[in-house]
Amino acid sequence: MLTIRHFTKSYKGGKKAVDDLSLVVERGDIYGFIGHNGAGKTTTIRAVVGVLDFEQGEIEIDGISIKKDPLACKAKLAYIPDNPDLYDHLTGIQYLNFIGDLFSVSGANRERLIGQYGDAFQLTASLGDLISSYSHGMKQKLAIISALIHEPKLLVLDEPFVGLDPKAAHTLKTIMADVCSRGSAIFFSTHVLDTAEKLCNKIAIIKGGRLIAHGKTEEVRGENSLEDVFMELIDHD
Ligand SMILES: Nc1ncnc2c1ncn2[C@@H]1O[C@H](COP(=O)(O)OP(=O)(O)OP(=O)(O)O)[C@@H](O)[C@H]1O
Repeated sequence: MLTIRHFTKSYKGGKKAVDDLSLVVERGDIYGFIGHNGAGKTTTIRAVVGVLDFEQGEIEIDGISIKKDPLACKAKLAYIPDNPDLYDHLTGIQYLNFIGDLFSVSGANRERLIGQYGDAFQLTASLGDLISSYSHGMKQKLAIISALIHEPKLLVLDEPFVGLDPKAAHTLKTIMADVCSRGSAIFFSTHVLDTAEKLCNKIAIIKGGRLIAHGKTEEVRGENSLEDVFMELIDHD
């Protein structure tokens, strides 16, 4: 579903933010991407979703190159940045309909999915209100619902749990497991190691722009907790 080969990115005048990163996310994977602040997670994610150009390597979504055919790739994926920038002058439901139109979601599917996810995140009653009146967590929930209503094959999330209350975080974890059990794939960054360990079937750890461990969660973690492995690798590798 997502193949990254030898991805390398430098910003102007800087050293390599990500250096020769390769990994594969398959159908049904919940793939956690962890690393210290400044490790290169957002850089990788932004390149994967086609909003950041890069000089070396190849990224494919469902076999299609993000460089050669970004529009075809974007039709297959949904991306929620760490700080989603929504249209404040729209109401929640107007925004969801705007996204629904963009991705040609049928009326019946739109109604069903907005109802299902709106209720799950307890946002239904606020969908008629202006986004400018939403709290940070409500905006985050709306962004998540907007990503889910077009049933993407690949969901890419940058720090999705930040700003969510415990109930909403639990709802999101349940939904992530559910969409992957139905054949989609999720690639997401997080600093919440406990959640990553419980939720993800695969984990990648990035340090200073280089991938230092990746694979099945139980293999990356071995006999230890993910937190122990992470600390060990970050401190000594
Ligand atoms: N627009 C930019 N211009 C120059 N350097 C940048 C830019 N964006 C990121 N960097 C640098 O690239 C490196 C990787 O940053 P990135 O945002 O990908 O890290 P991250 O793993 O997402 O960090 P965090 O956990 O803090 O969000 C850092 O050294 C950062 O300073």
